[in-house]
Amino acid sequence: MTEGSSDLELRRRQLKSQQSTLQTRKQNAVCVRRAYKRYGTKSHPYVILDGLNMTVPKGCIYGLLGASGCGKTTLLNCIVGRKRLNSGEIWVLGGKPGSRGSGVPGPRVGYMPQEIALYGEFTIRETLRYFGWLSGKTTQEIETKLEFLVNFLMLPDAERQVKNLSGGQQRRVSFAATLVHEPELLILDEPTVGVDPVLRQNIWNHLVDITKHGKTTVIITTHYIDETRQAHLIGLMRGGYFLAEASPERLISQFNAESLEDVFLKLSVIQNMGKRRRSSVLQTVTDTIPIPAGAVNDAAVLDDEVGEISGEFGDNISISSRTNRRVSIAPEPTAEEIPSELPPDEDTGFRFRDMLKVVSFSHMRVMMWKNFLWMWRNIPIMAFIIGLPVGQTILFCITIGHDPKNVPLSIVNYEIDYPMERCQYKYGCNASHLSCNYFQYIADNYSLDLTYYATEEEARTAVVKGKSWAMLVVPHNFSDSLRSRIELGKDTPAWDLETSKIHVTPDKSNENIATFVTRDLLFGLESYGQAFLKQCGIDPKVFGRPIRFEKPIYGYGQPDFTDFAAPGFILTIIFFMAVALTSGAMLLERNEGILERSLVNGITATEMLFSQVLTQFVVMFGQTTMVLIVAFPIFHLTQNGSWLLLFTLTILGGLCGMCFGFVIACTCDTERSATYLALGSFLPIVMLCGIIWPIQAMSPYLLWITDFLPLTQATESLRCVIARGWGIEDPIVYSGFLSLLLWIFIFLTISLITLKFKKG
Ligand SMILES: Nc1ncnc2c1ncn2[C@@H]1O[C@H](COP(=O)(O)OP(=O)(O)OP(=O)(O)O)[C@@H](O)[C@H]1O
Repeated sequence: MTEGSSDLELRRRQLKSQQSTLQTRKQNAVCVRRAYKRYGTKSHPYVILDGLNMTVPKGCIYGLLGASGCGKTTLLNCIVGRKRLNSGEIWVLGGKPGSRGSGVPGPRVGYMPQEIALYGEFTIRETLRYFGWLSGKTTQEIETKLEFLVNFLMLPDAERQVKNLSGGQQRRVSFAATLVHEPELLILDEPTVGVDPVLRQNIWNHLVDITKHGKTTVIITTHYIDETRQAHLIGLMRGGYFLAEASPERLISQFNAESLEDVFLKLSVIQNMGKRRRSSVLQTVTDTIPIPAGAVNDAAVLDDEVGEISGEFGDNISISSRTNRRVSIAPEPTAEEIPSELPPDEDTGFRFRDMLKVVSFSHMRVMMWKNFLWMWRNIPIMAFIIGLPVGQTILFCITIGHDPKNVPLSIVNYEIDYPMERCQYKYGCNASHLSCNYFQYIADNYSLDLTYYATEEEARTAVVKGKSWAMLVVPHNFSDSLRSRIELGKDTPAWDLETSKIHVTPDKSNENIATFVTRDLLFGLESYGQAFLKQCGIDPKVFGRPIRFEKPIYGYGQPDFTDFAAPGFILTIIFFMAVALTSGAMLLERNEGILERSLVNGITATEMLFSQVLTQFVVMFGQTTMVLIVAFPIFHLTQNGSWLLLFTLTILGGLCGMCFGFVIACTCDTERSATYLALGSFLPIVMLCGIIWPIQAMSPYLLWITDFLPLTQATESLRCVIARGWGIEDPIVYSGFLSLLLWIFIFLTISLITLKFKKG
């Protein structure tokens, strides 16, 4: 153990709280001790909470005040278990947030975040139903509460969609969504922004009303400092800790101030003067304002050592840690009241088994209802999402893999004088100009567009200028030389051998077109030559290549690039559509704060992921069915195998993409970074997985990576199913299935772990 870490251990032991102290903390609604929270890195920390103590007794309204950016939202997020402290303790309703059985996050807490965090497409009624159902309320209970809330918060008609409401109305709906399930602890982050004074007063009256029986506790932040006069307690936050924590009346009277704003100002002045000049400043301030014992939290004005020293510090409303003068709010428990068992600590351990266990049927049902409702309200988007892969498949089928049409070639034929009117097809063995017969043959049987030129310069210029893909030059006595070559065989004179050749000068800047031109000229010559020999009564085989391709075992005579690319294309399109769909849906929820809100309501990461999987699965099922129908029955791509295997493998590819989408949504904080990651992974996957070029052409070192990627085995497997008709018993086929299943598992695990631990 290093010296630093043993020091830390010692310090932790010294700070370990007593049993009685813990019991006191458990009795409060919220109790925060020595909270330290920073953003940024260890070397460049941006400290937000710095030894903060907070005590919120049950049944009180606690006004959390502080300047913008001082860390109120961060503190609230830590209290509801959505962010984690770097050190310190938080107790909420007797347990630690996030611990098993604490009920926090969960229906015991109602959290209204600063942002609206609602589904714009839902009506007010649907919004309240969603949050009410999540918290276990029945539809009847929700309807009753809805009626009350609509009247009380002066909401418009419950059938209005949230996105069509004004900003202030949306905030009120957000507030209503927090109140609908009557939680024990209400945490409200600026609920009264944009609310008119009358309604603001009503809201405060309501808060007073619901807390008076001691069953509900409210923590509220606001920028209207003076509205918190109705709070039972106020915490004035500045510089990472509380300057004071007391009732508003007491603060005002103790500071001899006119308003709470005044109090805050005076405390800030004291704090600003800092440690060294503290005595003189305090002197100056207290000369004009009498500050009674216990009014100022000394942690705020003293140095850090003092603020951190005691585990007891802050168990009371305001306390001078040096003089130990207390004004106790939370009663100390008697010895009999202290149970031997402590509430559970926050459990940060990860167990996949536990993740899977935490799936509640009712939560899943509500989440699925929400997902489908969102889709229903966004029919144009959904039509686009389902139609896009179909459109792309149609485009693929009509654009990829076909032979180029009407490829222009320039011809200079010295066998015949220019212009070439006489260059016509003449039947028979004695045809004088075989070159004319050959050109006619290829023009009729291949998609070549032949143009005759008088000189080689002109023909070459056409190629140079891009008007033609090759220049063909036929020597003067081509036909005679060719005849001599066929008749004399090995005794053909060298001159005849030379002049029986057509000279081709291609433009090879486009590999595909050059290959097609070469293929058509060679195959055309061979076919024409054999036809000609037949007319001469000679066995056509004389002109054939000494190699014969028999009927293929798999596939057809002509290799087809469309058939080669189709399996990879289908998997890629379904995979990446699922990536876009899932990451988009999840980022939308996350960035608008809806995800956080649902998680605080008790939804688990597993439920959230699985509900997305089930919903998106329906979409993907539709996409896959349509893509396969378009590709095979409509565009007649080769399909010699099992439809079941083809369908299952494609669906698995989509599931895998969906899980990759979860990883993107969980790891990326913004839509932009998610887009970069999704786009950035698209081309590498397309290139490395053998989708546009065979993996057999890759370097053996690259194959190590390629083999492991999600779509490589799957593409090969799908190719074997549809082109060769192989079954699941074949190793190449089942390894495609296994590889996709493995990746689904890997992606899901990464997503679950990230969701669990990425609390900030
Ligand atoms: N995830 C984050 N990463 C880095 N800094 C953050 C993060 N979240 C908040 N901050 C910073 O921490 C500080 C406290 O933010 P917080 O939202 O808690 O303040 P606040 O008191 O609620 O402010 P306001 O009253 O304006 O809502 C701010 O300066 C903010 O920029």
